[in-house]
Amino acid sequence: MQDYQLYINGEWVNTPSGKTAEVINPSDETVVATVQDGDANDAQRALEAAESAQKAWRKLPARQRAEYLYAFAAEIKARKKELSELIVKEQGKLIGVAEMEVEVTASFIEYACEWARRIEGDLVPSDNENEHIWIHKIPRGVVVAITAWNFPLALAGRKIGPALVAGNTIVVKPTTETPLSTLELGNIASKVGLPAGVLNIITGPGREMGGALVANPITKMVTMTGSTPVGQQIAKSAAENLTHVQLELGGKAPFIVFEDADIDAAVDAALHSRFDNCGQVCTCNERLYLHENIYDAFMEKFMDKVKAIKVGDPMDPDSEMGPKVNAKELANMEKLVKEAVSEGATLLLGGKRPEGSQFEKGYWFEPTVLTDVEQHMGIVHDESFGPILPVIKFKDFDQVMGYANDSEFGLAAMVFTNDMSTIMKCNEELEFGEIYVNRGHGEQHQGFHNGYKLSGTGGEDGKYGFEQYLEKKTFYVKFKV
Ligand SMILES: NC(=O)C1=CN([C@@H]2O[C@H](COP(=O)(O)OP(=O)(O)OC[C@H]3O[C@@H](n4cnc5c(N)ncnc54)[C@H](OP(=O)(O)O)[C@@H]3O)[C@@H](O)[C@H]2O)C=CC1
Ligand SMILES: O=C(O)[C@@H](O)[C@@H]1OC[C@H](O)[C@H]1O
Repeated sequence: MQDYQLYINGEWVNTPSGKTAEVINPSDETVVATVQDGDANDAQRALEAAESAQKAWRKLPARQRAEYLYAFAAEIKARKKELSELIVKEQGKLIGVAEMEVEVTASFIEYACEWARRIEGDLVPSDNENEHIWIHKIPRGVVVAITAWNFPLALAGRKIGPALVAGNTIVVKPTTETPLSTLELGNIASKVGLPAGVLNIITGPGREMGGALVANPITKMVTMTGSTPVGQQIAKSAAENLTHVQLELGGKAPFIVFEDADIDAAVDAALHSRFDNCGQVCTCNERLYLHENIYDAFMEKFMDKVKAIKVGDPMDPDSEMGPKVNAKELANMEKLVKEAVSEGATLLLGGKRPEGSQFEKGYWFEPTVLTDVEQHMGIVHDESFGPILPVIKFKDFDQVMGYANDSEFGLAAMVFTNDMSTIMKCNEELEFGEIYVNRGHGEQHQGFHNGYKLSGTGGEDGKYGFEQYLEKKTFYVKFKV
């Protein structure tokens, strides 16, 4: 079993306390590895290393920084087998999805590299004679990245890429649940010769270590992916130093099927957008709204496919759904179903641990469908972030828009209709940062992954996500002619 260390200033070091934490395999509850149970002192060491390294890193031409990151991305791809198997062990993701995650991680970084020659400022005419106004785009300094467990490697790459290409240096604190694949990026950084201190990766409990990273005045930006309550805590703490924050938080995406929809396409999209990655994707189909006239036809096809989902060992290429990530998440699944039934919902399928000796250990939960669900029920408002789908009938456009927007979240929504006027009205009415029309969820790097309301602030990916990693500096230059 491997004992991982902290990656600070280009070296692997232990936390002085000697404390470690175990990383558990969600498929069988075995110990995969141990990591350092670091603390605020380690956070300080990492921030100081990043601050020192940034002085030289920001002076490199962006194109040279990008060359380092292209090599970094290439090495990630070269280690696809090792990294994807590690992701399966730490998070329980299907091997095929883990392999996609490794590819996407490299792709996030390669996309950021494309911005190296596009960090453009402005030359603005002055109201004064013989004067120019120059607006420069410059790096912020030291960035802190705090990531969640559902796509541990991809969430890290999504932040490391733009942060470093823009000329910042970074301290990454992965979640204690799934830190291993992210820690391997330290070995990759050393392999490609990334200058010491440019990338630092430290592990420790979010409240203490994450809190210390956020509150430190060395930190000039915090980019975090995780739950809304933690995001709110980070925003409050960052306010002390008016530190820039970029928060990608919880969601409760509505999946709306209008009467004129392509039913087969909608069934497939609803299935994958709920149950892929065991429902652990921030943009997942968290509540299914079906027009009453197509409800029966849709549900007949949909339930056949849900019943056929093969839950099993994520290393088995035939498995279609793995386990939840930990015991706490599994307990929450059971709690949400129990509460929904107590409020009057019907448990149409699932709702418990699958039968079979192979499921006795691990955090397994069956694909679950709830019907006779009313809009006021908790399951329609609380994020499950798991394989539980409440289904609700609707009568008309206005009713379903009211239902969809009746949420404290505003990250993603999915809509199936072939009527252009309905699509344009959805564009007007839906209060979500990311809307998928006639397809399931799945962002692209050149888009903008942006949550409204309690789903986040700042947004990530694309031109507007890259811009978050830059500050502006305005010069008023008066000259003699
Ligand atoms: N919008 C999006 O793109 C995504 C959103 N999510 C959301 O993330 C949640 C699941 O991920 P999960 O990891 O459980 O989220 P958490 O919010 O529990 O943790 C996220 C990260 O924050 C750290 N953390 C915890 N407390 C603090 C604190 N006080 N200060 C600083 N950092 C802290 C955690 O460290 P530690 O774990 O070590 O305590 C972890 O690294 C779901 O709500 C899901 O919706 C997930 C993926 C994508
Ligand atoms: O964060 C999420 O859950 C999604 O944004 C997910 O993360 C990396 C993948 O590329 C996205 O689908």
